[in-house]
Amino acid sequence: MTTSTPGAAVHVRDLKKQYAVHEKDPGLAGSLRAFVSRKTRLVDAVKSVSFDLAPGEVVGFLGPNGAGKTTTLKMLSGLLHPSGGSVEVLGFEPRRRQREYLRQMTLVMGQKQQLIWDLPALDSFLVNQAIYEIPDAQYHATMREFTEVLGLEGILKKQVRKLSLGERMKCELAAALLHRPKILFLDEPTIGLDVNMQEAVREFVREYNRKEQATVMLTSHYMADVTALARRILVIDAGQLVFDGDLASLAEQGSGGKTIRLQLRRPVSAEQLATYGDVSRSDGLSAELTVPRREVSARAARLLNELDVADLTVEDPSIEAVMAELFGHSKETQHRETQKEAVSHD
Ligand SMILES: Nc1ncnc2c1ncn2[C@@H]1O[C@H](COP(=O)(O)OP(=O)(O)OP(=O)(O)O)[C@@H](O)[C@H]1O
Repeated sequence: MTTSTPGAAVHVRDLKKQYAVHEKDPGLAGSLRAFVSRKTRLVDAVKSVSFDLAPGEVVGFLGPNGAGKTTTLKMLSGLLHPSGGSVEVLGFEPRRRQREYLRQMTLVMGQKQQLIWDLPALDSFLVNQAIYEIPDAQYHATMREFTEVLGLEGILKKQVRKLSLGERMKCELAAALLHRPKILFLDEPTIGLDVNMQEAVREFVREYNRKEQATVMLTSHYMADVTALARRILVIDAGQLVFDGDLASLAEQGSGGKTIRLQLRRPVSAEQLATYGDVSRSDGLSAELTVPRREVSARAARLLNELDVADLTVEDPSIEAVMAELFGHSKETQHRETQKEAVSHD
């Protein structure tokens, strides 16, 4: 057990995870070669990650594909054993999977399901009630609340296989939170959902966090999830934390400068606008320009003086734009240039 920061809900120090990957060349010859001499490559999925989360905090966990997000969440929830470092969640060591820990934690993976496919969702809820030993009164009160907030009326008795993706995801969330955990690890909880359904899931998580003061760590490729729910962002790239701070400071990480949005009274050509900044959109009467941070005031003043401007606003770049800029190299990241190669003959 580690010495945790007093009061931290999650305490992670130098966390590491290596996967051993067996490799084989294609075809029969490759299979035969692998049979006599097996190649094993070690992948450093998480390298040396450290952070603390305060109780009740909602944190967005971002990074490009293959950066190590799911691996980290699996170690925090105790599904995977770390290769090094230490983790403490609510005072427990997750890898020990103690009953008291499991009763206070949940891991929701948007890409995996825990509901029983051929039965109505209600049956899976009853199974969870038994597993978590939820008293009847608490179970019914929680069900009433979740049914109302998530709009589950009418879908609980349908076979899970017949639910739409959005309906199923709402039931998955309800099943995962039925025991009212104090800590939520949400891995892409809105993946594949339409905009309304994403909003419903967000609202549910926001409300749950507010009511239960639960700590939430959330990964999502939809930045709207993150900006709506989290103030603090952790960014991981190639297994290492590269940013830990608030949304506004993440927006400043990009070198892309600020966005000036313009409404014009008289049309101006894109060529002319290009003398004020990089034009990302222009349709004559409205336009968007990116300008270097330090020159925002000067360029805005020029625009107002020289053009017939009806409205002008200055905004930070979107988190999507910052992430795209920071991780434009994500393809190389996926090749994981830093991974060690070990060849063992067994
Ligand atoms: N079971 C495994 N065996 C071997 N390598 C793995 C395994 N699971 C993940 N990896 C590798 O570990 C690295 C981190 O994967 P992880 O799934 O944690 O990334 P991620 O940030 O969640 O990515 P994504 O956003 O694509 O879901 C990747 O290089 C991945 O290929």
